[in-house]
Amino acid sequence: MTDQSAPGAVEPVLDVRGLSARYGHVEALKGADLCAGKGELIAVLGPNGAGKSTLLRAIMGLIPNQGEVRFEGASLVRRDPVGVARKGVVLVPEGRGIFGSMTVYENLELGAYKIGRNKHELQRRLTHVFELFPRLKERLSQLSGSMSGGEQQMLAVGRAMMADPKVLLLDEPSLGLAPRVTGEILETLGTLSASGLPVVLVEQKAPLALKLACRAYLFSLGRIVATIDPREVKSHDELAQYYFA
Ligand SMILES: Nc1ncnc2c1ncn2[C@@H]1O[C@H](COP(=O)(O)OP(=O)(O)OP(=O)(O)O)[C@@H](O)[C@H]1O
Repeated sequence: MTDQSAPGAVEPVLDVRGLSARYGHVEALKGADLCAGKGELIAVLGPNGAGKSTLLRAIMGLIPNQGEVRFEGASLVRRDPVGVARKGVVLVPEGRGIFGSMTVYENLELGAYKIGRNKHELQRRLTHVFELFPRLKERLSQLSGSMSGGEQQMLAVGRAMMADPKVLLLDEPSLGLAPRVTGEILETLGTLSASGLPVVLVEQKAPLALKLACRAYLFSLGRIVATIDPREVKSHDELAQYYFA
């Protein structure tokens, strides 16, 4: 039987090799190797300042970086954020990045910027997003800035889905949210990965992420210090040894 949690057990869609990035003299990411394949949700864990957000920014080409990011087997050379997004690698950033003075519908429409005036495709994608988050359908004309934090996070994920991603990256979608709505959103991410979409989830709340993930990468001081099979984590105290090592 193949061990589905082992890196490489599934053909990687996103394959990150030796990725490094720095802010001035701060070496925030030091040679990260990780991958995510079809149907895999991988968790990126670690304490504050471990380099998790930097990893996502470097994959997207939002900050200068060294190393290689391969997408569907080909190297994403000279990565620029727009080019990476056009390929289908889509980031839901920390803080959500939605436009508060625009309606829910307008935010969703922006996510589908690549399809131009193709109304049929727009409708198809909206229908999918409403299946994932029925609440958004009820709030289409509401200014998104007036929605609750949980609803705004649903919109951020919904808008990313409007781009029809081939890989979805999320930076702490649970930040500041109540446990119930966090559960709802993470469950939806589980559904998306089960439908085949590779999902890379940066998450501080390790126990929640480990419930969904097939594999977790634990970061500390810019490095991956452990690759974890969530089924082997007997208690969450076990993880603490890495957090406080
Ligand atoms: N714009 C920046 N300028 C300088 N240093 C930065 C910048 N952004 C991050 N850093 C530093 O890089 C390191 C990694 O930060 P990063 O935000 O990637 O960590 P993180 O694991 O995502 O933490 P958190 O969970 O708190 O968001 C930290 O030491 C941080 O202080």
